[in-house]
Amino acid sequence: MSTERAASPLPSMLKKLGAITAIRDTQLVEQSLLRTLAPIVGVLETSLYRISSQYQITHILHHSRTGSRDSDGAERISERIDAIRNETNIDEHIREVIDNVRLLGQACHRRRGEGLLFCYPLRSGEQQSGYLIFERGHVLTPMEEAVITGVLRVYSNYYALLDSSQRDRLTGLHNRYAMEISLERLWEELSAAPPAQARRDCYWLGVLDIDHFKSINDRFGHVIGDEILLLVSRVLGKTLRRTDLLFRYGGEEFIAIVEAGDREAAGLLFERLRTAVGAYNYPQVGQVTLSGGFSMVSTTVLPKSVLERADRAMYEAKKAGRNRIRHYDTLRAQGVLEEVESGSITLF
Ligand SMILES: Nc1nc2c(ncn2[C@@H]2O[C@H](COP(=O)(O)OP(=O)(O)OP(=O)(O)O)[C@@H](O)[C@H]2O)c(=O)[nH]1
Repeated sequence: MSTERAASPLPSMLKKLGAITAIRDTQLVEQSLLRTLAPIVGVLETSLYRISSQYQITHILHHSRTGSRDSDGAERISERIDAIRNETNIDEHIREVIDNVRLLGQACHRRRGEGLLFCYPLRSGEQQSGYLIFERGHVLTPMEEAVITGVLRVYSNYYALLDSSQRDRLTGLHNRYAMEISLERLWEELSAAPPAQARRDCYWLGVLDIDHFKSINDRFGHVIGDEILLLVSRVLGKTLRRTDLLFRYGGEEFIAIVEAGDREAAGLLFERLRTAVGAYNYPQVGQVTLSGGFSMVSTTVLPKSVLERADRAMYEAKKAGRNRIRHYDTLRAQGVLEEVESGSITLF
């Protein structure tokens, strides 16, 4: 939660708009957009629904403001942002207004009880990437509409630029830099969560590396090698769930960050990825396999050490004959691996 003295809307909006373009993390940009727009719209709550390329909601950000008076009479605004993953229980009015916006490709509003529910499409370049939603008692003035549209245009252009800098050109997946930001953010969210929630939210990081990729390049050439990378990324993406995260970490190495209740469930998920990649029939090449290692994203282990643990487990999978998945803690318990220190000071 953040608190600040209420400022006059226009300079404050320009300051916040400028701040948006200084941020390098896409989720922080989203948060900043909500902070910028709420005073313009004059509402206490705004939400951002982020969608995947298949129009499925991947996460929701809720921004809320509360006003109070200082002892000297000055107004003080407290702000809070809640990030929600895996939300399936979406209000039917919100679903309907989202469907309208999706079909029409433009902002819409509809009545909800005494108020009006507004929905603006968010774009990343040409693609629809989410929705801005808020409710208020009356329609927007032409000036308000123009300001909202202008702010959203700046946001969309910047978001698209930032997003493309964090994507791998060949596969379109998020790249190593994006992975580092996502893992760090996840780690910080888990560290800030109340203990009961932290025990419930179990995330796992898997390093997945195509086997003998050099020999695929050597035998079939780099163009076919590239094609394999693209196809493997698609198979992995289709096999993962919409809330899982997939990155091309570099070369023939991918990273998946997934939520699973326990080690067995996580192991099954990574096994499913391995099987799906192995079962696909790749034109010219035939079969391709991958080896993987995974480790839990724990707040007692710094992100770079989580990554190193999963990486070590992946190398054990290679050593054991490839086309298999290994779990770091199990290898540790078996005495196969030395402990990778949990790390200190720098996150990456
Ligand atoms: N076609 C193509 N090849 C790449 C790309 N990035 C990395 N490579 C190649 O990936 C190969 C990786 O080879 P190695 O690290 O020896 O691993 P490997 O042959 O897969 O062997 P194991 O991992 O031990 O099973 C190298 O030949 C790289 O040149 C890329 O973007 N496209």
